[in-house]
Amino acid sequence: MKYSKKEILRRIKGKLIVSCQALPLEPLYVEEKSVMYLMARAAKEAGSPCIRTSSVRDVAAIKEETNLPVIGIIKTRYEGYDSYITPTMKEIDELAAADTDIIALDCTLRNRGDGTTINEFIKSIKDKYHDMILMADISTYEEGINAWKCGVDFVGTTLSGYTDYSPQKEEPDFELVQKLAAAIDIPLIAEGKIHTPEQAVQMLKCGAYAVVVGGAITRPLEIASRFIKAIEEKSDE
Ligand SMILES: CC(=O)N[C@H](C=O)[C@@H](O)[C@H](O)[C@H](O)COP(=O)(O)O
Repeated sequence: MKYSKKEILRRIKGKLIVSCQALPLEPLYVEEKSVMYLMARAAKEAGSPCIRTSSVRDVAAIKEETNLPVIGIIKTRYEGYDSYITPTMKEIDELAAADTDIIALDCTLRNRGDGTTINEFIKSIKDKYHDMILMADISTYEEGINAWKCGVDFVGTTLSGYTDYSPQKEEPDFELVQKLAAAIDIPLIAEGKIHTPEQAVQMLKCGAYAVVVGGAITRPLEIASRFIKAIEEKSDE
């Protein structure tokens, strides 16, 4: 079952979307079967209305477990492509076949190995899948505006801090959220480096339609490391 855009908008407005992801080599990645559905179960029990996840395997397992709308991505690297979040039509086709409710993709203006622009790629997706709901993962204001003009459904600040020309900060990019939310007439999703409940609330105050939190909830290695780093820095004083 797939949710309509109207229903998704109703459900996620002002809410927390939990990103449940584990790639190969991460501690919670299990080769034999997806275990991310357990993280999604916890997120649902806490009241989250929507899950973001990576891989067809985890999209399927999480949809089955939770019945919630799912934002799906496939992370993969190709020669010549700077983007690694759903970079080509192959990943779009796989996510579409898995009934992914929203597909998120890298909409930065960086190199695409096949020489197409991101605008051409978005157009070819829309031509092929008329009703597919698209979330543009961007790193700057200019990229967000460009994606909005290309007709995506949501813009997410996912990649701020992850391109070499966006602000390299530990903190989430409040400024980008505030500026973009005021400029576009589609939902702006705040995502990336949101580590505390206060930061999530602040993002909504900055104009975000919804907030995505991943690592601070679902990556125990990241969470434990943050505690250990803080303790070590304290004991150095
Ligand atoms: C940059 C990149 O590849 N971001 C990925 C996109 O899906 C995920 O690894 C992040 O966990 C997600 O964006 C949520 O962000 P955070 O984990 O900071 O709350």
